[in-house]
Amino acid sequence: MVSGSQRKYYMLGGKGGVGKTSCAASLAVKFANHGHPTIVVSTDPAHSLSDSFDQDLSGGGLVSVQGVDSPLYALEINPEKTREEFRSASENGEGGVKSLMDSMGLGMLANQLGELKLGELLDTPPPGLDEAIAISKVMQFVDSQEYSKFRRIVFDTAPTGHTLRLLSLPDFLDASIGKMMKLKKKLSSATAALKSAFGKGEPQLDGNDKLEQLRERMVKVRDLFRNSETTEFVIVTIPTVMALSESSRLCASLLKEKVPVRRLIVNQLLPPSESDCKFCAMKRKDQMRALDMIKKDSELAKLKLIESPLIDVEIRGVPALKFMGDIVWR
Ligand SMILES: Nc1ncnc2c1ncn2[C@@H]1O[C@H](COP(=O)(O)OP(=O)(O)OP(=O)(O)O)[C@@H](O)[C@H]1O
Repeated sequence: MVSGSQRKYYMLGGKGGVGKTSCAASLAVKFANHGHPTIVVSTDPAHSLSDSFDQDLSGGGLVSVQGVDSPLYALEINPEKTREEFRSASENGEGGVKSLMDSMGLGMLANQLGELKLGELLDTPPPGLDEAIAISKVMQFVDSQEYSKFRRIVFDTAPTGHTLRLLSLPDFLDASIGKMMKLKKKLSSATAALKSAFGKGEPQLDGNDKLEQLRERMVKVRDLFRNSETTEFVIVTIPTVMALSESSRLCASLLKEKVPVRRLIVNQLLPPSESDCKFCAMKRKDQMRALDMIKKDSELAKLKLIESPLIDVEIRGVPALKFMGDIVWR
């Protein structure tokens, strides 16, 4: 994971509370200490990156993380704010066409836009929309010249359900935005014909450009998720039957969506001990049974298994993350 200077993206995901943030933050520290300028981004609406780094990262911008050898920046994305941006871009698009059509006395025709139910989509956004927009926003800025020095981008994603829905979202948005744009194009060429007939010149549809930009970004996110040369989705789980069953389903869905998955981290394994109490002995037996399940699972058995022990202190701050990273990311 640390070799090569080409930019790589790592997405860490799994059930809530299994240790995604600790694993993502420790991986980011590892990259920075191996000479890679790195950005770690949380797109989980319930952020815990600040707690993990023991530093306030909530400002919505990039914050420099201290105590590592190469530049490491962290970012917690505000999902509410990104959704508002999406809403205003789309509303401008729709409003732009509507007011133009109204001015031409074709308001009735503009109402056909309503049939595409974009307004409804924005009033009740499908789960995962915030995260898709958040990731697309990150993509937009990390692609700029200013950020070209960053070689590793680590995403701490929202719990499983969201991630799964997020995967099909770019396709869904691509299709619905595409449909809307097609209709707008038709409408605008109709009004253009009318305008030129009445000598008013070409109409200007600024909103369309914004919408097209958004659509392009969504397509970019979808492609990024599927690029096996640059991207890897790491599943984080714990050794319980329930968590592993969910990880298996996540793995199947990711592979179905052609997202590259190669590693499975089983976190919080009780380390072996000579002087086991009854509780620990039982607990470890239970965990071993769950681990056996991996070997028999048609999805999980294909992945490289990383065993991460339950550490006897809370993983908080750069030194603790480095300690955890040296165990997990060997
Ligand atoms: N291997 C470990 N050993 C000891 N403590 C751990 C380990 N992994 C995680 N923890 C602790 O478990 C708690 C939850 O971890 P973390 O926030 O990384 O999980 P998460 O999956 O990101 O949670 P959420 O879904 O709520 O964001 C934290 O207090 C963290 O310090």
